[in-house]
Amino acid sequence: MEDVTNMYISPLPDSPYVKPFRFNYTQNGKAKSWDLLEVHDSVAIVVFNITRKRMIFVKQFRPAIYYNCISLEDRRANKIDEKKYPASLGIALEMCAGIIDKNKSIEEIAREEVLEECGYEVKVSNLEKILSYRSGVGVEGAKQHFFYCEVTDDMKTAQGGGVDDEIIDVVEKTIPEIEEMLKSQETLASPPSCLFALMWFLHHKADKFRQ
Ligand SMILES: O=c1ccn([C@@H]2O[C@H](COP(=O)(O)OP(=O)(O)O[C@H]3O[C@H](CO)[C@@H](O)[C@H](O)[C@H]3O)[C@@H](O)[C@H]2O)c(=O)[nH]1
Repeated sequence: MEDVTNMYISPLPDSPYVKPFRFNYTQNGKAKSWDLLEVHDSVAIVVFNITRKRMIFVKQFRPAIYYNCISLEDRRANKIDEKKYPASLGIALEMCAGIIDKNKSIEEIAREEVLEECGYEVKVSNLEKILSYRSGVGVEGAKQHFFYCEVTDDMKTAQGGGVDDEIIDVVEKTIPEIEEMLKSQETLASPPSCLFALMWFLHHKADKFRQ
C-alpha cells in the first residue's frame, strides 16, 4: 500500500469524479460568488463484528491527505520528494464507504461496499440507517448516508480489500482502542464523518459489548 511512487501534479481534465465551477448569487443585494466542486453523494457504514467485539475499519492511501502534508513551497516542485514525504503520510483510517454512482438503492450500494471493502456478506435488512448529512460544506456539500451494521465471523465470506485497482486493508479495533484513538493529540488521518460515527457508536451501542 505504501509503494506509491512517481507522484506529480497536473491540470484537471474532464473528470467523472469532480466538476469544479463557480456559483454566482446575490445576497442582501450584494453580488457574490463561491467556487465549488460537484461530487457524488455517498454511503458510509459503521461495521461492528459482534463475534470478536471489534470495529471494522478500512485503511487506504488518500492522495488528498498526502497532498495536504506537503509544504506550499514543495507542492510547486515538478516532482514530489518521496524521501521527504513518504507515502505513509497519506494512509487514512476510515469507515467502509463508497460513492453513489450506480442506479441502485442506497441500501444496496451500502451492502455491496461492506462486501467489497470488508469481505462481509450482509443483507440489506442487517443495515440500520442512522442519518444523512452534508460533507465538505465549504466546497461540495454532498450528501452522505450513514448506516450501522453488526456482523459475525460467519458472515466473512471474502477477503475484502476493494475491487478493480483499489488497494484497501481491513483493520480491526477494540472499543478501548477506539476510545484511545479519540483522545489523540495528533492530527488523525481520518475524516470527521468517521470520528462522528465512532462517537455515535460509543454513545448508542458500545455499552452492550463491553466485557
Ligand atoms: O479521482 C478519483 C476519484 C475516485 N477514483 C476511484 O473511485 C473509487 C471511489 O471509491 P469509493 O469506495 O466508492 O469511495 P471513496 O473514495 O472511498 O469515498 C467515500 O468515502 C469517504 C469517507 O471515508 C467520503 O469522504 C466520500 O464522500 C465517499 O465517497 C476509488 O477507489 C477510485 O478507484 C479515482 O480513480 N480517481
